[in-house]
Amino acid sequence: MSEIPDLEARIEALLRDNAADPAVLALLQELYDRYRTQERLLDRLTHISDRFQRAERDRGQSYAENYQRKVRQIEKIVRISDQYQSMLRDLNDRLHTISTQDELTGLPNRRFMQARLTQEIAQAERNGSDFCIALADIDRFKAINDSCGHAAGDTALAQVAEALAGNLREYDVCARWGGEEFLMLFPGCGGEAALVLGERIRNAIEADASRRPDLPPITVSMGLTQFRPGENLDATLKRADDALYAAKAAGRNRAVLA
Ligand SMILES: Nc1nc2c(ncn2[C@@H]2O[C@H](COP(=O)(O)OP(=O)(O)OP(=O)(O)O)[C@@H](O)[C@H]2O)c(=O)[nH]1
Repeated sequence: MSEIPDLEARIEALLRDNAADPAVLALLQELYDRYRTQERLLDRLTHISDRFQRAERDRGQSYAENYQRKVRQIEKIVRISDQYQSMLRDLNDRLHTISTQDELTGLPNRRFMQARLTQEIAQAERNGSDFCIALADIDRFKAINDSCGHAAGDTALAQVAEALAGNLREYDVCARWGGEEFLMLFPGCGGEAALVLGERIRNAIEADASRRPDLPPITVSMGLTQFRPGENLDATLKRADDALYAAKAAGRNRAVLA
Protein backbone atom coordinates (compact mmCIF):
# COMPACT_ATOMS: atom_id res chain seq x y z
CA MET A 1 0.00 0.00 0.00
CA SER A 2 2.85 2.40 0.82
CA GLU A 3 4.05 2.05 -2.76
CA ILE A 4 0.99 3.83 -4.19
CA PRO A 5 1.73 7.36 -2.92
CA ASP A 6 5.28 6.86 -4.22
CA LEU A 7 3.95 5.80 -7.61
CA GLU A 8 1.58 8.77 -7.61
CA ALA A 9 4.46 11.11 -6.77
CA ARG A 10 6.51 9.69 -9.63
CA ILE A 11 3.64 10.02 -12.11
CA GLU A 12 2.92 13.57 -10.90
CA ALA A 13 6.62 14.44 -11.30
CA LEU A 14 6.66 12.95 -14.80
CA LEU A 15 3.57 14.94 -15.81
CA ARG A 16 5.03 18.09 -14.30
CA ASP A 17 8.37 17.78 -16.01
CA ASN A 18 6.87 16.89 -19.41
CA ALA A 19 9.82 14.52 -19.62
CA ALA A 20 8.21 11.80 -21.74
CA ASP A 21 6.60 11.55 -25.14
CA PRO A 22 3.63 14.01 -25.24
CA ALA A 23 1.28 11.28 -26.53
CA VAL A 24 2.31 9.01 -23.71
CA LEU A 25 2.06 11.90 -21.29
CA ALA A 26 -1.46 12.74 -22.50
CA LEU A 27 -2.52 9.13 -22.04
CA LEU A 28 -0.83 8.99 -18.67
CA GLN A 29 -2.50 12.27 -17.70
CA GLU A 30 -5.88 10.87 -18.73
CA LEU A 31 -5.22 7.63 -16.84
CA TYR A 32 -4.07 9.55 -13.81
CA ASP A 33 -7.16 11.82 -13.90
CA ARG A 34 -9.40 8.77 -14.11
CA TYR A 35 -7.55 7.20 -11.23
CA ARG A 36 -7.99 10.37 -9.13
CA THR A 37 -11.73 10.51 -10.02
CA GLN A 38 -12.13 6.83 -9.00
CA GLU A 39 -10.27 7.52 -5.79
CA ARG A 40 -12.54 10.49 -4.93
CA LEU A 41 -15.56 8.36 -5.79
CA LEU A 42 -14.30 5.62 -3.53
CA ASP A 43 -13.71 8.14 -0.74
CA ARG A 44 -17.24 9.43 -1.07
CA LEU A 45 -18.68 5.93 -1.10
CA THR A 46 -16.69 5.03 2.00
CA HIS A 47 -17.86 8.22 3.66
CA ILE A 48 -21.52 7.52 2.75
CA SER A 49 -21.21 3.94 3.95
CA ASP A 50 -19.69 5.13 7.26
CA ARG A 51 -22.51 7.60 7.75
CA PHE A 52 -25.07 4.95 6.91
CA GLN A 53 -23.55 2.50 9.38
CA ARG A 54 -23.43 5.19 12.09
CA ALA A 55 -27.06 6.09 11.45
CA GLU A 56 -28.05 2.43 11.59
CA ARG A 57 -26.17 1.96 14.86
CA ASP A 58 -27.79 5.09 16.32
CA ARG A 59 -31.19 3.94 15.16
CA GLY A 60 -30.57 0.51 16.68
CA GLN A 61 -29.59 2.16 19.96
CA SER A 62 -32.65 4.39 20.02
CA TYR A 63 -34.85 1.36 19.25
CA ALA A 64 -33.28 -0.46 22.21
CA GLU A 65 -33.70 2.59 24.47
CA ASN A 66 -37.29 3.02 23.32
CA TYR A 67 -37.96 -0.64 23.96
CA GLN A 68 -36.45 -0.43 27.45
CA ARG A 69 -38.49 2.70 28.20
CA LYS A 70 -41.68 0.98 27.08
CA VAL A 71 -40.84 -2.11 29.17
CA ARG A 72 -40.33 0.14 32.22
CA GLN A 73 -43.64 1.91 31.53
CA ILE A 74 -45.47 -1.42 31.21
CA GLU A 75 -43.86 -2.68 34.43
CA LYS A 76 -45.04 0.47 36.18
CA ILE A 77 -48.59 0.05 34.82
CA VAL A 78 -48.62 -3.59 35.93
CA ARG A 79 -47.45 -2.55 39.43
CA ILE A 80 -50.15 0.13 39.64
CA SER A 81 -52.79 -2.28 38.37
CA ASP A 82 -51.70 -4.90 40.98
CA GLN A 83 -51.94 -2.32 43.76
CA TYR A 84 -55.31 -1.18 42.45
CA GLN A 85 -56.63 -4.73 42.35
CA SER A 86 -55.43 -5.53 45.84
CA MET A 87 -57.01 -2.24 47.04
CA LEU A 88 -60.27 -3.25 45.35
CA ARG A 89 -60.09 -6.70 46.95
CA ASP A 90 -59.55 -5.11 50.39
CA LEU A 91 -62.42 -2.71 49.78
CA ASN A 92 -64.66 -5.56 48.69
CA ASP A 93 -63.74 -7.59 51.78
CA ARG A 94 -64.37 -4.54 53.94
CA LEU A 95 -67.72 -3.90 52.25
CA HIS A 96 -68.70 -7.52 52.70
CA THR A 97 -67.74 -7.35 56.40
CA ILE A 98 -69.61 -4.07 56.94
CA SER A 99 -72.73 -5.40 55.26
CA THR A 100 -72.79 -8.73 57.10
CA GLN A 101 -71.21 -8.09 60.49
CA ASP A 102 -72.32 -6.20 63.58
CA GLU A 103 -69.70 -3.62 64.48
CA LEU A 104 -70.09 -3.67 68.26
CA THR A 105 -70.09 -7.43 68.86
CA GLY A 106 -68.35 -8.76 65.74
CA LEU A 107 -71.22 -11.24 65.29
CA PRO A 108 -73.03 -11.68 61.96
CA ASN A 109 -75.76 -9.06 61.61
CA ARG A 110 -79.48 -9.34 60.98
CA ARG A 111 -79.08 -9.16 57.17
CA PHE A 112 -76.62 -12.08 57.20
CA MET A 113 -78.86 -14.15 59.48
CA GLN A 114 -81.94 -13.52 57.37
CA ALA A 115 -80.13 -14.82 54.27
CA ARG A 116 -78.77 -17.79 56.24
CA LEU A 117 -82.24 -18.68 57.55
CA THR A 118 -83.72 -18.47 54.06
CA GLN A 119 -81.07 -20.97 52.91
CA GLU A 120 -81.79 -23.23 55.88
CA ILE A 121 -85.52 -23.24 55.14
CA ALA A 122 -84.85 -24.14 51.49
CA GLN A 123 -82.62 -27.00 52.62
CA ALA A 124 -85.14 -28.20 55.20
CA GLU A 125 -87.89 -28.20 52.56
CA ARG A 126 -85.63 -30.09 50.15
CA ASN A 127 -84.14 -32.68 52.56
CA GLY A 128 -86.74 -32.77 55.29
CA SER A 129 -83.97 -31.80 57.75
CA ASP A 130 -84.75 -30.22 61.14
CA PHE A 131 -83.57 -26.92 62.50
CA CYS A 132 -84.39 -24.72 65.46
CA ILE A 133 -83.98 -21.04 66.20
CA ALA A 134 -83.52 -19.35 69.58
CA LEU A 135 -84.19 -15.68 70.23
CA ALA A 136 -82.23 -14.45 73.28
CA ASP A 137 -82.86 -11.07 74.91
CA ILE A 138 -80.84 -9.55 77.76
CA ASP A 139 -83.00 -9.10 80.85
CA ARG A 140 -83.67 -5.57 82.07
CA PHE A 141 -80.99 -4.18 79.84
CA LYS A 142 -82.43 -0.68 80.06
CA ALA A 143 -81.62 -0.75 83.80
CA ILE A 144 -77.98 -1.67 83.02
CA ASN A 145 -77.75 1.30 80.65
CA ASP A 146 -79.48 3.59 83.12
CA SER A 147 -77.46 2.62 86.18
CA CYS A 148 -74.01 1.93 84.67
CA GLY A 149 -74.05 4.07 81.54
CA HIS A 150 -74.37 3.38 77.83
CA ALA A 151 -70.68 2.39 77.50
CA ALA A 152 -71.11 -0.29 80.18
CA GLY A 153 -74.23 -1.41 78.28
CA ASP A 154 -72.10 -1.81 75.15
CA THR A 155 -69.53 -3.82 77.12
CA ALA A 156 -72.32 -6.05 78.44
CA LEU A 157 -73.56 -6.62 74.90
CA ALA A 158 -70.07 -7.58 73.75
CA GLN A 159 -69.71 -9.89 76.75
CA VAL A 160 -72.98 -11.66 76.00
CA ALA A 161 -72.01 -11.98 72.32
CA GLU A 162 -68.70 -13.58 73.31
CA ALA A 163 -70.39 -16.04 75.67
CA LEU A 164 -72.96 -16.92 72.99
CA ALA A 165 -70.39 -17.46 70.25
CA GLY A 166 -68.11 -19.40 72.60
CA ASN A 167 -70.83 -21.90 73.53
CA LEU A 168 -72.18 -22.76 70.09
CA ARG A 169 -71.42 -25.90 68.14
CA GLU A 170 -69.26 -25.52 65.04
CA TYR A 171 -72.19 -25.39 62.62
CA ASP A 172 -74.51 -23.23 64.75
CA VAL A 173 -74.85 -19.55 63.90
CA CYS A 174 -75.52 -16.61 66.18
CA ALA A 175 -76.32 -13.09 64.99
CA ARG A 176 -77.09 -9.80 66.65
CA TRP A 177 -80.71 -9.50 65.68
CA GLY A 178 -81.41 -6.03 67.10
CA GLY A 179 -80.55 -3.82 70.12
CA GLU A 180 -80.13 -6.35 72.94
CA GLU A 181 -81.54 -9.32 71.02
CA PHE A 182 -79.57 -12.22 69.56
CA LEU A 183 -80.86 -14.88 67.20
CA MET A 184 -79.32 -18.35 67.05
CA LEU A 185 -79.73 -21.05 64.43
CA PHE A 186 -79.25 -24.69 65.38
CA PRO A 187 -79.16 -26.76 62.16
CA GLY A 188 -80.02 -30.46 62.30
CA CYS A 189 -81.57 -30.03 65.72
CA GLY A 190 -85.01 -30.94 67.09
CA GLY A 191 -86.87 -28.86 69.71
CA GLU A 192 -85.87 -30.83 72.83
CA ALA A 193 -82.17 -30.88 71.90
CA ALA A 194 -82.34 -27.14 71.13
CA LEU A 195 -83.80 -26.49 74.57
CA VAL A 196 -80.89 -28.31 76.23
CA LEU A 197 -78.48 -26.26 74.08
CA GLY A 198 -80.31 -23.02 74.88
CA GLU A 199 -80.23 -23.70 78.61
CA ARG A 200 -76.52 -24.45 78.45
CA ILE A 201 -75.90 -21.15 76.64
CA ARG A 202 -78.13 -19.19 79.01
CA ASN A 203 -76.24 -20.58 82.04
CA ALA A 204 -72.89 -19.83 80.39
CA ILE A 205 -73.87 -16.18 79.84
CA GLU A 206 -74.87 -15.77 83.48
CA ALA A 207 -71.68 -17.48 84.71
CA ASP A 208 -69.40 -15.49 82.36
CA ALA A 209 -70.90 -12.15 83.41
CA SER A 210 -70.55 -13.02 87.10
CA ARG A 211 -66.79 -13.34 86.51
CA ARG A 212 -66.66 -9.70 85.28
CA PRO A 213 -66.34 -7.37 88.28
CA ASP A 214 -66.87 -4.38 85.96
CA LEU A 215 -70.32 -5.60 84.90
CA PRO A 216 -73.62 -5.94 86.79
CA PRO A 217 -75.23 -9.40 86.86
CA ILE A 218 -76.43 -10.30 83.37
CA THR A 219 -79.06 -12.85 82.45
CA VAL A 220 -80.96 -13.59 79.26
CA SER A 221 -84.37 -14.92 78.43
CA MET A 222 -84.77 -17.19 75.43
CA GLY A 223 -87.58 -18.25 73.14
CA LEU A 224 -86.97 -21.36 71.02
CA THR A 225 -88.89 -23.05 68.28
CA GLN A 226 -88.47 -25.72 65.64
CA PHE A 227 -89.11 -24.93 61.98
CA ARG A 228 -92.30 -26.49 60.68
CA PRO A 229 -92.23 -27.57 57.01
CA GLY A 230 -94.41 -25.44 54.76
CA GLU A 231 -94.28 -22.30 56.90
CA ASN A 232 -92.40 -19.13 56.03
CA LEU A 233 -89.60 -17.48 58.01
CA ASP A 234 -91.88 -14.86 59.57
CA ALA A 235 -94.07 -17.57 61.08
CA THR A 236 -91.06 -19.32 62.66
CA LEU A 237 -89.72 -16.00 63.96
CA LYS A 238 -93.12 -15.05 65.38
CA ARG A 239 -93.28 -18.33 67.34
CA ALA A 240 -89.77 -17.75 68.76
CA ASP A 241 -90.76 -14.19 69.69
CA ASP A 242 -93.91 -15.42 71.45
CA ALA A 243 -91.85 -18.00 73.36
CA LEU A 244 -89.42 -15.24 74.40
CA TYR A 245 -92.32 -13.14 75.60
CA ALA A 246 -93.53 -16.13 77.64
CA ALA A 247 -90.04 -16.51 79.18
CA LYS A 248 -90.03 -12.83 80.15
CA ALA A 249 -93.54 -13.07 81.53
CA ALA A 250 -92.61 -16.15 83.58
CA GLY A 251 -89.93 -14.18 85.44
CA ARG A 252 -87.01 -13.93 82.95
CA ASN A 253 -83.65 -15.77 83.04
CA ARG A 254 -85.17 -18.86 81.48
CA ALA A 255 -85.63 -20.59 78.11
CA VAL A 256 -89.06 -21.51 76.71
CA LEU A 257 -89.66 -23.86 73.81
CA ALA A 258 -92.71 -23.01 71.69
N1 LIG B 1 -75.73 0.37 75.39
C1 LIG B 1 -76.54 0.00 74.42
N2 LIG B 1 -77.89 -0.07 74.66
C2 LIG B 1 -78.71 -0.48 73.68
C3 LIG B 1 -78.21 -0.83 72.42
N3 LIG B 1 -79.28 -1.20 71.67
C4 LIG B 1 -80.38 -1.09 72.43
N4 LIG B 1 -80.04 -0.66 73.66
C5 LIG B 1 -80.92 -0.39 74.78
O1 LIG B 1 -81.51 -1.61 75.24
C6 LIG B 1 -82.64 -1.25 76.04
C7 LIG B 1 -83.75 -2.23 75.82
O2 LIG B 1 -84.72 -1.98 76.80
P1 LIG B 1 -86.16 -2.61 76.83
O3 LIG B 1 -86.59 -2.98 75.44
O4 LIG B 1 -87.05 -1.73 77.63
O5 LIG B 1 -85.97 -3.98 77.53
P2 LIG B 1 -85.21 -4.39 78.84
O6 LIG B 1 -84.83 -3.26 79.71
O7 LIG B 1 -84.06 -5.26 78.42
O8 LIG B 1 -86.28 -5.25 79.61
P3 LIG B 1 -86.77 -6.69 79.29
O9 LIG B 1 -86.39 -7.03 77.88
O10 LIG B 1 -88.24 -6.65 79.49
O11 LIG B 1 -86.11 -7.59 80.27
C8 LIG B 1 -83.01 0.18 75.64
O12 LIG B 1 -82.73 1.04 76.73
C9 LIG B 1 -82.07 0.50 74.48
O13 LIG B 1 -81.66 1.85 74.48
C10 LIG B 1 -76.81 -0.73 72.19
O14 LIG B 1 -76.27 -1.01 71.11
N5 LIG B 1 -76.03 -0.32 73.22
